[in-house]
Amino acid sequence: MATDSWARAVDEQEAAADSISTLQIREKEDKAKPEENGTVKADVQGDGQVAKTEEEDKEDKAAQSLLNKLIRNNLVNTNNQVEVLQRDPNSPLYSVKSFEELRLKPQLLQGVYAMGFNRPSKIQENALPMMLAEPPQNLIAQSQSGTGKTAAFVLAMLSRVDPANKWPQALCVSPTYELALQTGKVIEQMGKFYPEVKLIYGIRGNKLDRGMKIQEQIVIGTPGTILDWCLKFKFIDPKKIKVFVLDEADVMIATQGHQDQSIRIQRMLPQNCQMLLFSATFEESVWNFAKRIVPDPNIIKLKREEETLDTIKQYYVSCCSKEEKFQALCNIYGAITIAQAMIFCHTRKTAGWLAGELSREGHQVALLSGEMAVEQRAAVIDRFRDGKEKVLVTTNVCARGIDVEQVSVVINFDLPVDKDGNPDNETYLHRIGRTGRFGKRGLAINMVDSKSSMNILNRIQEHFKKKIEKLDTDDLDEIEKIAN
Ligand SMILES: Nc1ncnc2c1ncn2[C@@H]1O[C@H](COP(=O)(O)OP(=O)(O)OP(=O)(O)O)[C@@H](O)[C@H]1O
Repeated sequence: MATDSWARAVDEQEAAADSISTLQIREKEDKAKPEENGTVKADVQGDGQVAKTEEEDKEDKAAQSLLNKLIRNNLVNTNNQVEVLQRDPNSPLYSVKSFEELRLKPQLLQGVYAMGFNRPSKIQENALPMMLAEPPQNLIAQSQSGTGKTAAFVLAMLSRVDPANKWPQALCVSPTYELALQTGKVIEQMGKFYPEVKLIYGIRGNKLDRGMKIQEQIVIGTPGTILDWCLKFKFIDPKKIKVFVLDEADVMIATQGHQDQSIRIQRMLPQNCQMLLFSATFEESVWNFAKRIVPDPNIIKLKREEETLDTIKQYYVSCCSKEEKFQALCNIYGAITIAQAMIFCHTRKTAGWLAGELSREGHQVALLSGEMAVEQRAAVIDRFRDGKEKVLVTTNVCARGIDVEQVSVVINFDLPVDKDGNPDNETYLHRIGRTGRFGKRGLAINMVDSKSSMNILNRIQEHFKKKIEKLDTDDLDEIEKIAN
């Protein structure tokens, strides 16, 4: 499967993009706004199926990653310890608590401070000294989105290149055109006071004249184009590359074609080229790929913040149909004050229907749906985060990995199940776990509408060994109690 349809879709999308000039990437002035400012449009297209093909799953991964970047404007809080495995366990382990200790070029330090960074993030404390060490060291780093990986490798690339040399010295590959643009923006921001260093986007839409040689010091793009630029068109001399960055390895490996292309690029680089690989997750497949790309690596891992149900009160409501579930929801809303709620549905169709009904009841509802572009989704989430809408109705796929901290109530309008119809405990935890964060108590309400969904609920209960209490939504006094 050298070129799957997703990779082709990316290529086509790239081909359609405007030609992009160095460091003058067009701002997304077309930043799409959601329908009616994120408020609900009840008629949802599609058949409402959530069963995903493998292709769609791959696309989801890239979209999810982009969404996270778009909605994130600061570091993720983490109390977990960084785990460091050094290539040479006898060499001292350096970690820094300030950017000054890194002896950065003054222009770069200025850029870092202008971005509002006061001190290195948890992962940067260890990663930056390794990435900037002489002689250069290879690194594989894994930590969840928003922990400062991009900022770290951008700083390394900007530090390593010599602006006096008019050829590419740093190469960064990203899984999609959009992800490459996001990283490019960080390079532009951080390199703001170092204008001698230039950047070029190695993406399909950027057509260069045959025979030319790229003069920019940093190239960022997708694996297919970068490979062509090195191998076929010889715009880049790979032997002169000093730093090679492979970003979002977990997304990259979802496409066999991208995996192969990345390995082929890596094989053209000189022995002493510094190889850096980043990933948000680290399953076996990512690890196997990482080892092929990065010889003799140092390894840094930062565990995800554990999600827990300990601080969550869980209830279930027994109904017979979706209409009854909606009525139960109205009763709950009538009895307790809910600052902000997220409601999860199994299909787009249900999500659209429910959002429409709630909106008719006078609620300020936002709908996050699969057919929205990533920018639209980011805008909806932003508005919800700002409190402009109080209810966010969504399907699971759209909401994966989103942190909306002020959510006080999570409602499973449909219980999470996997494609075989078994309880999806991980998704349950992930959905619910977000309500009781940062010492706050959360409330989770599950809607059950059949024998089989009751069975799912029981299995979830057993899995977590936590009781899910029954709630009678016809009894207002009882509902009021759950809010205390
Ligand atoms: N040392 C720092 N101090 C303050 N903010 C930082 C620091 N490093 C990064 N940030 C900011 O935190 C956010 C997340 O950082 P970054 O994008 O580098 O993380 P990431 O792990 O690469 O996540 P993603 O893969 O989602 O981009 C960004 O808004 C970035 O500007």
